[in-house]
Amino acid sequence: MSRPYQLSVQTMKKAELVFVPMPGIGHLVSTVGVAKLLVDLNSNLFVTVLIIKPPYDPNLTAYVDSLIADTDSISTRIKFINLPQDETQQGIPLNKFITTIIQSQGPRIKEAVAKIVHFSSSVPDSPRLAGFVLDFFLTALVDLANEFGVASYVFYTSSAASLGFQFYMQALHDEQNVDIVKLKGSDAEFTIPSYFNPISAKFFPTIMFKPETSTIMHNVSRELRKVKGIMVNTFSELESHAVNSLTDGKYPAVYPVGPILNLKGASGVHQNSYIMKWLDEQPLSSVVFLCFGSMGSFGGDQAKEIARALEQSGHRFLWSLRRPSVEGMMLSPTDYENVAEVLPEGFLERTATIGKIIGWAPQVAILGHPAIGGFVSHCGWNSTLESIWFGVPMATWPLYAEQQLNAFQMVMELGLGVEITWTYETMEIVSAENIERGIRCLMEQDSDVRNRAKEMSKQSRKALMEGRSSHSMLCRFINDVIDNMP
Ligand SMILES: O=c1ccn([C@@H]2O[C@H](COP(=O)(O)OP(=O)(O)O[C@H]3O[C@H](CO)[C@@H](O)[C@H](O)[C@H]3O)[C@@H](O)[C@H]2O)c(=O)[nH]1
Repeated sequence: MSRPYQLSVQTMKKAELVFVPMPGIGHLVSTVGVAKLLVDLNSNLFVTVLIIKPPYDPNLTAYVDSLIADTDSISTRIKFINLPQDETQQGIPLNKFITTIIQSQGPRIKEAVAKIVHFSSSVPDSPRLAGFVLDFFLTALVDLANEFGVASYVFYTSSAASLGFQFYMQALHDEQNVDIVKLKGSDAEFTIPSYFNPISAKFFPTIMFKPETSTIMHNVSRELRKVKGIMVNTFSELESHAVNSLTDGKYPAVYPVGPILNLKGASGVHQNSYIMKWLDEQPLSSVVFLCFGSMGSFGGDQAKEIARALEQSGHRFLWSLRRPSVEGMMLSPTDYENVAEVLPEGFLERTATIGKIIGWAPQVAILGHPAIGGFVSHCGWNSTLESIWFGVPMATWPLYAEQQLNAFQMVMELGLGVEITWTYETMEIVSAENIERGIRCLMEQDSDVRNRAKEMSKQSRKALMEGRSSHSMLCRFINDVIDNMP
């Protein structure tokens, strides 16, 4: 293990970082988490988090409010500023999401930061602006940081391997003139330094195959190269290969600082005691938990196949099933009002003693319950880290974004999961037989995957302890921020 970094004497300067996370639960949870860790580590560090609430998303709004309420009680050195919302829009089309946010919120972010700078120059002993910590989707704001004469950093909410993938794709496009969009449907394999194994184009996120979103990703990656440093929500013990591939001098400094999780979960959103009570009554490692992130949902045809698979497998289950919102819009799914309508006839009655269907899940509490034996997941990076933390093996069912890459990594590279399907965006229904096969494999007791998951859980719990890998990286990040201050 490398020598732990200590905080330098220079950290005596009072410094303020402005965080700008994306409006999405999957991004906010860990971004607010890393902000908390940073201020905990250094009493001269201050953080302001600029919160962009999406135009219309009550679930997210409730979640953000509970996150803020929890954090407020922890430190007075973290401030949240809710940026004004665009009330007129009822959701934003996916392909316009980032540009719309930059256009509408850019001037508001500038105004908020100008106030911080003004305060700092007029109030003695107040912290000085030290830099921006941006979401990787918002790297277009690097220019704004330059206007304020401070450095930009990124907090990368996904894996180091997928960060490497992003850089690789952009270089392939810009330096070797490869039109990534044309790779759609191809089996061509690529040796991407952040992965051990060559990856076939069929594992590439489908956003890479659509002209508008592919262009957005290349723009984002170009800007990402310009920042001073990238904190990544991972830990060296999990992704040593990927982390090493990013430290060859071609990229900004990379700091693996995770796993950053909100172990309290989104307690403010929904009542959940009846779920925990039910789990208390189930045998050890006997329940398969199915949950597909903040945006995952299934229509009736797919829900029926999942239900059949669960029934045929005979395993106990806890299934977070949610209804799709308007297709192509960045809106959260909602709970089914009458879930029986989309399930096979009699399913609820037949499985009443062995299973439960819920809406939004208290996921962290569930994964931490000893009755849970396996997790069928969309492989969002937070869910992946949560599952690793609790040593629960995963069955992978990626839906969108970089989730296919995460699934590839969990199954093919790290042996921490088994596959159900590699992709869902083709909108082909995954059959009950395939789902059942995956669930049976997942729930095997004493399998290699289960044993590896338990081992990685131990490593993940050590990474942020004092002097260990991620703790050291956080200290190093703070030192570098102070050194880079104007
Ligand atoms: O019913 C639910 C559903 C989700 N969660 C929590 O919400 C978070 C979801 O995060 P994640 O698993 O990463 O999924 P997404 O919400 O889909 O996250 C987005 O952001 C991630 C981080 O960048 C990406 O890896 C994903 O692909 C992207 O969809 C996790 O903390 C879950 O515990 C719940 O508590 N209950």
